[in-house]
Amino acid sequence: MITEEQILRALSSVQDPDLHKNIVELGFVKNIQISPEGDVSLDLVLTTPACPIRDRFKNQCESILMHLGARSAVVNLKAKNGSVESSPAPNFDNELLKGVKRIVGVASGKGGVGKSTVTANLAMALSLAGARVGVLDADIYGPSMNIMFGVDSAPEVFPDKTLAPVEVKGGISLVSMAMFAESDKATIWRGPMASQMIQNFVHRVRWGELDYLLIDFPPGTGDIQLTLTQQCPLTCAVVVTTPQEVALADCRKGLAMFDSVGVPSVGIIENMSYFICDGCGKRHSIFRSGGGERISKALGVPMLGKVPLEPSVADCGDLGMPAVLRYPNSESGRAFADIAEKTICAIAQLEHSGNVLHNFNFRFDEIPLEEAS
Ligand SMILES: Nc1ncnc2c1ncn2[C@@H]1O[C@H](COP(=O)(O)OP(=O)(O)OP(=O)(O)O)[C@@H](O)[C@H]1O
Repeated sequence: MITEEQILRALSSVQDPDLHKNIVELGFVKNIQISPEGDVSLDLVLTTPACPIRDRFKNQCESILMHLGARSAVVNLKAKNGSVESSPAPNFDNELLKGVKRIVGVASGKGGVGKSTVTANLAMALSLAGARVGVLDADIYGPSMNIMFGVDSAPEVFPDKTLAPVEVKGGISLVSMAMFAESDKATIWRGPMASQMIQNFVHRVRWGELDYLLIDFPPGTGDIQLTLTQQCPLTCAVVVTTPQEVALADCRKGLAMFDSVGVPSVGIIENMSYFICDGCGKRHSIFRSGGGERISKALGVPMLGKVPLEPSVADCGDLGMPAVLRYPNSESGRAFADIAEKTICAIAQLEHSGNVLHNFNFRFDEIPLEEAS
């Protein structure tokens, strides 16, 4: 008869390659059931449903259980806030954010580097990997997420002035500034007004249960962006850049901005890294090369990946369907999927390092929604 101790000892040989600990140490193994006939079942409660190696874990554990002498072995994959465990309570002050496990800022020191394109594709890739994803388009200078996801509806506003996000492709919950303001007026909003709008969107949206809420930041590192980082209970940030020197200098500023308020940057994403000529098939570095790596090395922030300059990426943005969904096997589609995987791992590592700031003492100045629109 197999015992629980034997099972735990045997399963402690399964290492999480990203967290550098075994799955028993990490507390992933739960609810071990052993029938008198030797049928074994257990739950493997992972940090995120989008864990890129979940199937490998399952196969490895089932094979170990069979080797131990189980008559049958069933490993049920679960995520921490799934049916087995209640949410690990990230302590966000706001009731409506309670179901949100992680808030990730997507920023760029400079406009036009493809931050919104990356946000839309990262969100879709995370969703395709099995995570529940929300996107808040807080780019006051040019909100475009509604176009990138092909929606023109507005969120429902409830009598208590809370909002329901719009569900877009991939089941992603989206709220975009563009849903409330005529886009040509967006750029002339005054700073304080814009920052209050953002507070409303963060704190008044019924986000529900989300594994990742991505916030598409306005480009730059000015007062508005800094205020935003202080107002949103960010778990971490990723910074998007191109390999150009001028963009890299701004990327440094972006990383420094998050650092100054204690928000960890989990990675750099280099967009428009290269172009593959469809005639000769050669890779061309339009904006030079190696810049992302240099910054990554210098500042100790990992590179999450490089996305090529591909006409289909721009077309997909205009057509309202992120490239990772429409062309998953294209060079950029694969790059976005890989970046999502690395982002999941980087955030999991951050969480297991205990270095997570889930709670900011931000001020939330209430303003009526109708005033803000
Ligand atoms: N990898 C890519 N390949 C081809 N086109 C791209 C790529 N990334 C972004 N683009 C295009 O570049 C333009 C700028 O992208 P996007 O709007 O995402 O940038 P941004 O950094 O969010 O800009 P801003 O912050 O100024 O709003 C868009 O037309 C987009 O379709």
